[in-house]
Amino acid sequence: MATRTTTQTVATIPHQFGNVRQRQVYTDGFNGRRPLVPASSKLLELQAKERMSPDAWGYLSGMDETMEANIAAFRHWSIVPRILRNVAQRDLSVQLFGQTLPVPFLLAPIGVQKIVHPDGEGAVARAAAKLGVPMIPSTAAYITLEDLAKTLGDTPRWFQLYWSKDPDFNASLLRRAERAGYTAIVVTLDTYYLGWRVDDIQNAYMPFPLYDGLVNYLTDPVFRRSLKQPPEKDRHAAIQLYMEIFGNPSLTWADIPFLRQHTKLPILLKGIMHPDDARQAVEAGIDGIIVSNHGGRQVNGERAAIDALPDIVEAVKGQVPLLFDSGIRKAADAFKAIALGAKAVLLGRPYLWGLALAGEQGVEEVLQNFIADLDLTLALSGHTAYSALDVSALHKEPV
Ligand SMILES: Cc1cc2nc3c(=O)[nH]c(=O)nc-3n(C[C@H](O)[C@H](O)[C@H](O)COP(=O)(O)O)c2cc1C
Ligand SMILES: O=C(O)C(=O)c1ccccc1
Repeated sequence: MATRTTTQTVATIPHQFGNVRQRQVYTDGFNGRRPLVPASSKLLELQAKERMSPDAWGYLSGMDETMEANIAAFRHWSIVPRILRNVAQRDLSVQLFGQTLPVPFLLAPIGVQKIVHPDGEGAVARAAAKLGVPMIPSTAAYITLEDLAKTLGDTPRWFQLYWSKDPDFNASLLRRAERAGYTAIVVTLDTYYLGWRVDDIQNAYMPFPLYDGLVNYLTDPVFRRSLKQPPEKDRHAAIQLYMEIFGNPSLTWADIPFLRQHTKLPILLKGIMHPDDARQAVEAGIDGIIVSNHGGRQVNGERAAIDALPDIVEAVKGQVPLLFDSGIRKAADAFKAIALGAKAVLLGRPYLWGLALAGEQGVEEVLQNFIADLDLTLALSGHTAYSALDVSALHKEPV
């Protein structure tokens, strides 16, 4: 059988990514082993939908309006390639909090991943470790933060904190994350309550009371002390307590020092959409900001996340690093967010779709595809480093 090879020059880049993947897909892929997951994010989503239970699919979807707006809004910007600039050597790495990330991607915190695949977060952590892509495990993971740390090994990991009503429990989680080698804390502040998710209501579906999804709570000494009986004896009481303390809608800026008092790690606030909140975060001594609308899962009718980024970049004036998520579906979206001022982006639903379709290997392929696409997008638009991109690489389209 004839092997189809790429006619493009495969650039030598100083790492394992980029066109190496293209070569794999064009040669190995057509030489017997087809890719496990579609390279097209639309097809990936469709196939994942077919594979998942309708309940899990409904849960992943969340809300329609803002989720769709997140994706559509990337069209408000377009990439304007430059030519003849020697792009043969490229650098996809970024520096964040004293660490070098091989690519400007991190895996967004996503809770309860076993609802899409029995290996859940374990498969995601293995794929992340294989490629050295940092993972941000959720407080609401199905696998403890300590076990995920072991799987991740040397791969950078940040811990996502759901700031509960119990200060001692929060302090305990921060302590555990530090001990387990997490190098930053991501505090999510758009989820004091879960939003009005009509699919879940229709399906009468709520994944997180599932006992197994609460392991970070159930294994915590402080959480356990608050129960009359150990959770193994009275699951119901443990779930009740979790529901009671999960979100803390009373938090204000005055509570931020609590975080600083309980961790030495860099602290990022996730869920910032207003420039005044970004300014206030900087004033409060926060180390980083994640511009995000939680993938359009919290406030339907909310502004598209990418539309909020430029004003926040302007407000922060480079004082702390900005990261971005919500609607990244392909490298061009990441390119645009980075050109607008984000240092790196968080991948969300697409890696879960890979997980649903093919477990660990599915996640790995989704990541490889993103990275290869990212490398080519950089080269073909005439740039050699993501860390050097700025808004001059883009054109603002009239809306
Ligand atoms: C099923 C699901 C569960 C999520 N769980 C969490 C979570 O536990 N903690 C958190 O900070 N964000 C959570 N998020 C939000 C993601 O971190 C991220 O902001 C979002 O997925 C980005 O949007 P996108 O997936 O459309 O790109 C979740 C998102 C999804 C889809
Ligand atoms: O569903 C979500 O968006 C989310 O953030 C979450 C919250 C608690 C448990 C699991 C996921």
